[in-house]
Amino acid sequence: MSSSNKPVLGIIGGSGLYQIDGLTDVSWRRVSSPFGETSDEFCFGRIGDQPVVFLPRHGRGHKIPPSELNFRANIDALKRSGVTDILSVSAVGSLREDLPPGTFVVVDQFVDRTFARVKSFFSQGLVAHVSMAKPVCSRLGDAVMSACEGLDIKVVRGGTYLVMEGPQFSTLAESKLYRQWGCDVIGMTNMPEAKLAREAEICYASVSMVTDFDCWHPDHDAVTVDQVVAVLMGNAGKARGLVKNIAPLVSQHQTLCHAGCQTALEHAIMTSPDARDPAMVEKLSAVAGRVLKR
Ligand SMILES: CSC[C@H]1O[C@H](OP(=O)(O)O)[C@H](O)[C@@H]1O
Ligand SMILES: Nc1ncnc2[nH]cnc12
Repeated sequence: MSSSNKPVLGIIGGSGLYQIDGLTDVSWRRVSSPFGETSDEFCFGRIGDQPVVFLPRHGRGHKIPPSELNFRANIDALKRSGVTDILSVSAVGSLREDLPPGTFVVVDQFVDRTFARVKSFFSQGLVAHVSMAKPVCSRLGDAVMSACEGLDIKVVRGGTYLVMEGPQFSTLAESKLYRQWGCDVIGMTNMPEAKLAREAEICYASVSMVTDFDCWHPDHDAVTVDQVVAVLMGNAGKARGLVKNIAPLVSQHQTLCHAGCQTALEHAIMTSPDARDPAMVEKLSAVAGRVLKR
C-alpha cells in the first residue's frame, strides 16, 4: 500500500453555511453517485494551492431536513471527487452551562440516537465492520485547533455530540437525560455522516458551533429557529475564517493519516471474495475500491 496522499479538503457546511469565501477557480458541478442524488451540486475550488470541495449539507436555501439527507450519496460523491479529509461544520445545542452560544466544540465522540436513516454503504453481498471507537480524526482535529488560533473563537477540544433524529427539538425529559449521559452538545446531522466517512476511509472532524442551550436550561426558553439563526449569523463568519486557515494546514498532510482513518477497511470486509455480489462490488468501487481491487 502506498503511504503517500494528495490531500483534498471537503467541507460540509451545515445550517447557516451555504457557501464559502476566498475560493479561486470556483465551479459548481453535480457529481453523480450510485447511491442517488447529493444534497446539491458541489462547489469545487482552491484556497491557495489546496483543492477544496464544498457541499451545503441541506442544499442551498436549506431545502432538505436531517432525516431526508442522502448521507450515502454525499459521502460517496465526495470520495469520487478525491476528497481525503472532511471538515463538518454544524449548528448544535449546548447541554452544558460552560459551553454557551458562540462556543465551537471540536467533538470527539458521538451517541447515535437516530433511527430512520441508512447507516452503511455495505449490505447483503458485501459485509464489512469498521471500528468507530474513535469516530473522528485526531490529525484533522489538530489542524482545526491550529486554524482557530488568532481568530476570535472560543474553541474547546473534545466533547460528545448526541445525534437525535429530529426534526423537532428535544423534550425537556430527553434533554435532561442526555445531560445525565454525559453528552455535551446535541444536533441532528453528524450521524450517519461520520460512520459513512469512516467506511469510505475519509478523515472526518466536526466543528460544532453552539447556537442555544437546548431546553434543559432553567434561564433559557425553549429552542426556536429564530434564536438559532441569530447566533448562526455571528458564527458563520467565524467558520469561514476557520476554513480559510485550515486549508494550508491540510496541504501538509502528504502521508496517509497516522490515526488509521484512511485505512479503516484494511481488515473490515467479512465476505469472502468468491461470495461477494458483483453488483455490490461495482457500487462500492469508490468507497472501497482500494481494498476490493486487490
Ligand atoms: C437550524 S437548527 C437545526 C438544524 O441545524 C443543525 O444542522 P447542521 O448540523 O447541518 O448545522 C441541526 O443538526 C439541525 O439539522
Ligand atoms: N438544541 C438543538 N437540538 C438539536 N439540533 C440543534 N441544532 C441547533 N440547536 C439544536
